[in-house]
Formats: sequence, structure tokens, C-alpha cells
Amino acid sequence: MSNSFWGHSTSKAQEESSPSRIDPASGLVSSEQMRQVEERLFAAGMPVAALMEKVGLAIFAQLQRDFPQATRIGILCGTGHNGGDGLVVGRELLLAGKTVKVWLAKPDLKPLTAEHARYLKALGAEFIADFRELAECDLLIDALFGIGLNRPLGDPWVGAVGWANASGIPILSLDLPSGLNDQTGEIWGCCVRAACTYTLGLWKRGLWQEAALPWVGQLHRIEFGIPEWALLTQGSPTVPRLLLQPGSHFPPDPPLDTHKYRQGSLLLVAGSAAYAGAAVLAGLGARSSGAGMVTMVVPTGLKPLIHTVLPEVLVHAWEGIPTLPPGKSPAKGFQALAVGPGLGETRLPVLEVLLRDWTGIPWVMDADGLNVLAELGVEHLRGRGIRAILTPHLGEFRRLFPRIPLSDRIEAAQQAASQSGAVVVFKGSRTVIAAPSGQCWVNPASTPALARGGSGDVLTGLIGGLLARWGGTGSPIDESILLRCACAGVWWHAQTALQLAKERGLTGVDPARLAEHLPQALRTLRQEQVIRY
Ligand SMILES: NC(=O)C1=CN([C@@H]2O[C@H](COP(=O)(O)OP(=O)(O)OC[C@H]3O[C@@H](n4cnc5c(N)ncnc54)[C@H](O)[C@@H]3O)[C@@H](O)[C@H]2O)[C@@H](O)CC1
Ligand SMILES: [K+]
Repeated sequence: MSNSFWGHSTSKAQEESSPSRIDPASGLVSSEQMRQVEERLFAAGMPVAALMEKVGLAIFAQLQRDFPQATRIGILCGTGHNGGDGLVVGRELLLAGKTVKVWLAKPDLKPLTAEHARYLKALGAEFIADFRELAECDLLIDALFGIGLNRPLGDPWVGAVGWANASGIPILSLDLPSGLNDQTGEIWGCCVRAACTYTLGLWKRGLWQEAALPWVGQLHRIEFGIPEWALLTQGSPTVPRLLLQPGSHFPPDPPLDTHKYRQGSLLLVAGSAAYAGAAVLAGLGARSSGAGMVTMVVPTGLKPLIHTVLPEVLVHAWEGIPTLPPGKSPAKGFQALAVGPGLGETRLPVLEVLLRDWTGIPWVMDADGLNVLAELGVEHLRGRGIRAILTPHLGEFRRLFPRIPLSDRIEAAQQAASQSGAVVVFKGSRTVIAAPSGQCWVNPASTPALARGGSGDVLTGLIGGLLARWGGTGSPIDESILLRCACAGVWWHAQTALQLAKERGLTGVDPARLAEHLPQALRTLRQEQVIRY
């Protein structure tokens, strides 16, 4: 019996990380990559019309499940094949007894789209000249633009999109909300605000960018049976992926004959007189990670507090000039170092000590640790040969990587990882995790409940503890383990917050409770094997 989380074997994990094939359930593709995949299908004999038919029928089936009450459906129809998809769905809705009205933005349709329009008219659908005539509908289908959109919307689309957004009628977008940039998730001037988006075949990466969140609504992928041989990537060696069920990213469960030193020993350097709470929260995160031993380095004034709140933690207190635990030579005894939360004014002297003596074990750096690194320059990490995970939020990211553009956060995280040589966890409502090799993950599920002070401190302790646990197994801590720890920590942290928010509401997810709930949440997740986004 496998003892790894959810029974994933390492070989499965390695197979999942293969860069040459798109995973249809989680790979995030550009329009260009989507077109390459479709071209392979067409070249192998799949007729374009047959594919549109297949896709349209699958959309119709999903729509019946999601919107069973809708009886009067309006279709905003563009000139290309996105419009064609909308018309195939319209035909099926009409045949199912629904009322269908179509607003054609322009008359010059692509041939296949024009044929579907002609047939839908022959079946009795009403084609209207003014989109306002859709006001009585109870569902709007946005079939204006899909992956063909390549410039800002002009007239008459801007008027139609503005009207639809203001109408209060739920909108279902096909493939992408019209107006959304398929790469960056930014909008081309204006954009449909969808209640639901059905993307076709493969996830378009723009849908999962943070900028897209206000526009995409509930996301659903319409499966249309793309064969494996059509899923090979060309050009870009790595395709970013969604972090769905990262079971194989967790350290193996403890063997029955384990002891505390084999469960990983973490050195956590955090806190200052002004920011004592940050140290406590990082300590609570580390506690819940399951690491065998946690040692905290804090200024003397914090020692009683840490002893009271975290009695199992070893405390090394310092006064005046930061020092590290005596009797332990650097890199011996500890498998990982987490540094940064709440260091405040002591951040520079603390980092100087660590950079001098503690470069042999892997680091997780956050908060004030990152602020010092920004002052010193990220190249310090590579220069000292430090294996690191950096966990910046937007402000810290800007300070660390001032020259990296932020319009595409997935790309930004990948560039930051490549520049720093570290695994970068770019925190936000769609956290991106990127490794120097180009591998990249997006956390698809999170909650605004995490947007409060202290959540990040918990994450730092948690990832640090996971790193120590991996170290305790004897695995060499290379990029792949750093990446796994970052992924496991981000996913676990967010899923716990989602569970707590469900039980206690958005305001009930304070960081201390979040840290305490981590083990229970993981237990539930393992039982349910859920995917949430
Ligand atoms: N390639 C295929 O055979 C399939 C495509 N499918 C659908 O087809 C869509 C892609 O179809 P198309 O390539 O026809 O493109 P779209 O239907 O997305 O766009 C239509 C055309 O609009 C033009 N355009 C772009 N930006 C514009 C703007 N701002 N203002 C005015 N016109 C603009 C472009 O020339 C583009 O070709 C997919 O998103 C998907 O919905 C599906 O039917 C499955 C099969
Ligand atoms: K669309």
C-alpha cells in the first residue's frame, strides 16, 4: 500500500510534471496553442462543422443542467465561429421548446456561422435588429467573440455589452467573456460580465488570471474528447497548470517507526517587539504542518509569549545583536529555515547573520525578509547558492522585481523565478507558483477571507514546516521539492480558508483560527478528494 497522500506515487507526480503534453483538465493554454490543437484535429480528418456541432451539443447539455428554469433565451451573436457555437446551442434550445431570440452584431458572417443562422431562422427563431429587444429574456448567451478577439471592442459591440451587463439578466459566455484578453485576463476596453463561462476543450489561461476574476463568473470546461496526440505543445516548453488535487506534492505520511527528528526540524526566524503576533502566527502555521521540531529565534522580550502560546516550540532568544541557537552548527540539525514575518527593524542584522552562516539549508522568505532582499538585490540568493521559496504579495513583488511588468501575473511569476533562481509564490486572489525551470501552477480556489493581516504569516510557517518534513525524509531538497512544498502549502492554506469561510462566514477566518484548522481541513479534504474553484 502506498503511504503517500491519496496514494499518488512519485512516478505519477513526475509524469504530471512532464512539460511536453497539455493536461486537458488543468493545462492553461493561449489561443495560439488552442488553435494548434484544433488544427491537428482538422488535419487528421475531423470536419470543422462536425467539431462545432459536437461542441454545441455539449454546451447545450451543460446549459440544461445549469439553467433548467431558463425559457426565453437571447443570443448575442458575433460573426465568427464563437457566434456559430451560439447558433448551434440556439437551435437545440429552440427544438427543446424554448423561445430563442438572436441579435446579430453584423451581417458579414463566416460561412459556417451563416449557414447555422439561416437554419435557425428557418426553424422560427426571431432575429432582432436592436439588442434591447432581449430585455424580456431570462438568460443571455454571449457568443460575440472567443479566441478570435485580437483588439479592443468598438461599435456596435460596446453598446451591446454595456446594455447586457446593466440588464441584470444572467449571462453565459461561450469560450471567453467577450472583451477578455485570453492571455492576461485584462479587458479590451469593455467586457461581458458573465455569471458563468463555459470554455471549450482546454482552459484559456486568461480565464485564471487575477484580472479576470470580476468578469468570468463560475468557470466550467466543456470536454469534447481531444485525443492525446493532439495535446502536444510546440514552442513554449511549459504550460502553466491549475493546482487541482496536489496530493503528490505533500510529504509522505510518517512511517510507523518514525521519530521527531525524522519528521523534520524547522528553524523559524520571525517577530520583533513591534510585531510579536507575526511570529506567533508563523509558529502556529509551522505547528500545523506536522514538522517534528520547531525552533524559533526571537528577541528576548517575546520569549514568554512564545512559551505560552506554543509550548512545544524551542525558543532561542537574543538581545542586542541577533544570534542563532548555540550548540548547532549551521545547516546541521535543521532541514529548513523560514524567515521574515514581523522582523521589523531587526530585519537587516538578522538577515546578515543568516546570509553569513545559514545558506546550506533551504529557505522560505516572506515579509520583512523579502524587503531586505529587495534592498540587497535578489541576485544575492543565487550568489550564495541558496535554495529558496519567496512568497511576495503584490507590493513585495514590485520591490523585489521592479523591472518585471505586471499585466500578466503568470508570466511575471515565471520571469521572477527565472531571474532569482528561487521558487516564487506570487500571492493574490489567484496565487501563482513558478519555478526557475519554467514550471508553473495557479491556485484556482481561494477566498477573500484570506485578505487580512496575518494570513501570510501562517502560510510562511506552513510551507517552512512542509520543507522541513520533506528534508526529514532524506530527500535532497531540489527545485522539484521546493515547488511541491510551495504548491502543497498554498493549496492547503486556501482550501482550509474555504472550509472555514463556509462554516463561519467571510469575517470568521482569522489567521490564528485558520492555522488551527489546517489539520482538520486536510483530513476532510482527503476524505472528500474535492476539487473546488
Ligand atoms: N476553430 C474551430 O474550428 C472551433 C472553434 N470554436 C469556436 O470558435 C471560436 C473562434 O472562432 P473565430 O476564429 O471565428 O473567432 P471569433 O468568433 O472569436 O471572432 C470572430 C472574428 O472577429 C474578428 N475580431 C477580433 N477582434 C475583433 C474586434 N475587437 N472587433 C471586431 N472584430 C474582431 C476576428 O477577425 C475574428 O476572426 C472559439 O472561441 C470557439 O468559440 C468551436 O466551435 C470549436 C471549433
Ligand atoms: K464569448
